[in-house]
Amino acid sequence: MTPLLEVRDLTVRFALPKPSIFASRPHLEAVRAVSFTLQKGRALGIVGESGSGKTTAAMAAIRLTQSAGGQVLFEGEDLLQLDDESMRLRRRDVQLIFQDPYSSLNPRARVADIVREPLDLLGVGTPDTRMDRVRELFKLVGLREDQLSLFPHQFSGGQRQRISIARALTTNPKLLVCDEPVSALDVAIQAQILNLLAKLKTELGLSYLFISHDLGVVRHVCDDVAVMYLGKIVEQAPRDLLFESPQHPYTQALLAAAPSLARRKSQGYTRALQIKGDPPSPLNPPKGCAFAERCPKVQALCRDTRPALSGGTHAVACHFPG
Ligand SMILES: Nc1ncnc2c1ncn2[C@@H]1O[C@H](COP(=O)(O)OP(=O)(O)OP(=O)(O)O)[C@@H](O)[C@H]1O
Repeated sequence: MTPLLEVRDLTVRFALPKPSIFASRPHLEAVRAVSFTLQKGRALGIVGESGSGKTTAAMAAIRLTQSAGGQVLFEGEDLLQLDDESMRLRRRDVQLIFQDPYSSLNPRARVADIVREPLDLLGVGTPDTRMDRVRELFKLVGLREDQLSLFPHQFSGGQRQRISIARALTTNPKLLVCDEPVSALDVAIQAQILNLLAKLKTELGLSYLFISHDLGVVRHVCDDVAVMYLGKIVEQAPRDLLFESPQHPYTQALLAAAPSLARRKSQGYTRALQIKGDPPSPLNPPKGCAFAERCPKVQALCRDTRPALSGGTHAVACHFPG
């Protein structure tokens, strides 16, 4: 079966300001030859610390950030090769939801108009059929019809995320990119939104690229997980394999800091990440393994030679996995 999305060797570079007029312009490689596959009806979680390149990789995969190389096959068609008009048509297949729904909802518009807007822009159906669709979507995401004429500030954070989800669904997308969709919400509300996303995935056959710094959240909703560190995937596996036997020391540290949502509700919040130091600068990535300086198992080989991602279904980029 053709995957919904197949990303091969995707690389993204950002040009930074010149430090002086004599210097050459420095480049930061935020995503370094990243490959992953998302099958139809599945959710792929991309996890990692802040700055690891999760958002940039996802945005480049849907051509919202320019890439410096690689391939992005959406139903077999390379998005990076499409002309602007073909890409515009593809846009309706891919929608996004963000961490802070408030900033992406127009505060002066009634929520019915906000949800209906993508249909208005596409000129789909008549005004009546478009409103029918909005009512249907409101029900689907767990909002009431009598809330249609309210403004965003009259909703709670969780309800606002439901509005964003309804809006994202208006065009019947195949792929939803969820960028930290519950990070701004209370733990109890997080579970409600994650349950809603899981329900929509099953009922509508949606696929998700799900970006989060939190493995506990990813575990709730994703079928497969890719762990990113300094612009590269360091471990990738089906969810249960990754959670039951994490192979990369970085994944192990992330897991130790991420109790399940159920435990979090009873015990309070997440534990701090138990690894020393910070990731190296993406401006000057080390020659060997990027995690070497923070790794409890580091050996000379790790500092010398960069480990390749290998291993099939459960792939890991580590010289001494397990
Ligand atoms: N427009 C930009 N110009 C220059 N550098 C950028 C730009 N956008 C991102 N970066 C850099 O690229 C790297 C990856 O950033 P990215 O936002 O993708 O990481 P992330 O894992 O999604 O982190 P976060 O969860 O904090 O958003 C970081 O070093 C960041 O500073």
